[in-house]
Amino acid sequence: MSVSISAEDIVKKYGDITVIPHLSIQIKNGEFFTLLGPSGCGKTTLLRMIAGFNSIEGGCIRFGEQIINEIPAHKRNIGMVFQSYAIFPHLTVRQNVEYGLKLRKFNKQEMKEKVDQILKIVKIEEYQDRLPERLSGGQQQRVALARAIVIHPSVLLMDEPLSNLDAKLRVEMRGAIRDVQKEVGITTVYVTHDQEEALAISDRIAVMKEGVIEQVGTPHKIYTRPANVFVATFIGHSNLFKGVLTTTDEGTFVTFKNGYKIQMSNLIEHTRDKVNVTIAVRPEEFAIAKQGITATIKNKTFLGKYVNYELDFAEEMLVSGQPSIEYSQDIGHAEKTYEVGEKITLIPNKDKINIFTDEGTESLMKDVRTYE
Ligand SMILES: Nc1ncnc2c1ncn2[C@@H]1O[C@H](COP(=O)(O)OP(=O)(O)OP(=O)(O)O)[C@@H](O)[C@H]1O
Repeated sequence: MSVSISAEDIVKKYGDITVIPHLSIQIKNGEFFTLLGPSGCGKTTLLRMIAGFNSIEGGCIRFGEQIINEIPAHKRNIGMVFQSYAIFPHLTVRQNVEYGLKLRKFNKQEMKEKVDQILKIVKIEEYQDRLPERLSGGQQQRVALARAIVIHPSVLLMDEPLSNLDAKLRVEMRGAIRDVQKEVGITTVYVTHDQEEALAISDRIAVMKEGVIEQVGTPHKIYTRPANVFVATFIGHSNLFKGVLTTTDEGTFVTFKNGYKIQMSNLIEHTRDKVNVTIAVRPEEFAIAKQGITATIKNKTFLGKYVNYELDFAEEMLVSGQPSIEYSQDIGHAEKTYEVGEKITLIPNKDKINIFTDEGTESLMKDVRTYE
């Protein structure tokens, strides 16, 4: 039966080096939970602690109510899928999937029923008698997934399972993994450094940096209300500006370097009447306007739906994504494209702006900490 996972104040050391200082996390039963972060931030280390392949130097991990720190990996009832498919080359697809059931001494009839069901769920029925060498990378990864879930594990752990696949197959397979996970309803912890993959596949994401969780939230929350500048720039692109926040009787305003001022309504209470801040705006949240931030186009990249303009603004580079003409004619906005050297004026969508402390370590937006 699928269980929740919680880590309370866990510590991981390799010799004298602490790679996870003090980390706590709650993963709900049945949830698709992703650990996302740059290379070396400790994602695999944390996953291996949950799996039981790494010792724990402090704190505790629970499956449901049970503390599992001292339970060896093979007794934790986990299913695992890795980057390398780790399927047996000399066994057929069916025999590979049967393997774990044989070890658990299921009788023939039970084994057949379970394997039939899983082959169907992961859509590899038609290849069941093939050897792995005659399967594509995506099909092999489906076998690995089938083998992991056929034993009805309490949790499913996946470490960069799509890294060896080409871009198109990755997209197809992430949909397949997501569908299978929902159908089986098993608590899943998924490791990736690919932010797009994390956004597409997860119920919630934990963004990690240097062994520390920077933010936990739904993909939507993490993208629209990043907790700090690290998250704002690691997940998608954010334009960063230095600005000043002022509070007067008329309200709270944020002012850009060139004096352009926007009234803000969704900030946390702050007492000082003048604060230096960092402002973050997504490329797609600029509209072309008469007044606002005027900047010169330095570079232009056609991306299909969007044209990205790199602009020079008060010694800060900014990227604006504008719907391209070919696309926008259908949806009815953006009248023209602009050329390198031209000046354009942009206004940010005030509801989509994020404001951080001057150093960028903390968001000043009111709704950032509300967990979804
Ligand atoms: N067995 C080990 N002994 C010593 N240090 C280790 C060991 N395994 C990992 N580390 C270190 O711990 C840190 C976290 O590594 P980890 O593999 O968990 O990162 P990651 O986020 O999974 O990175 P990647 O995406 O590159 O796999 C890194 O600095 C790494 O060098």
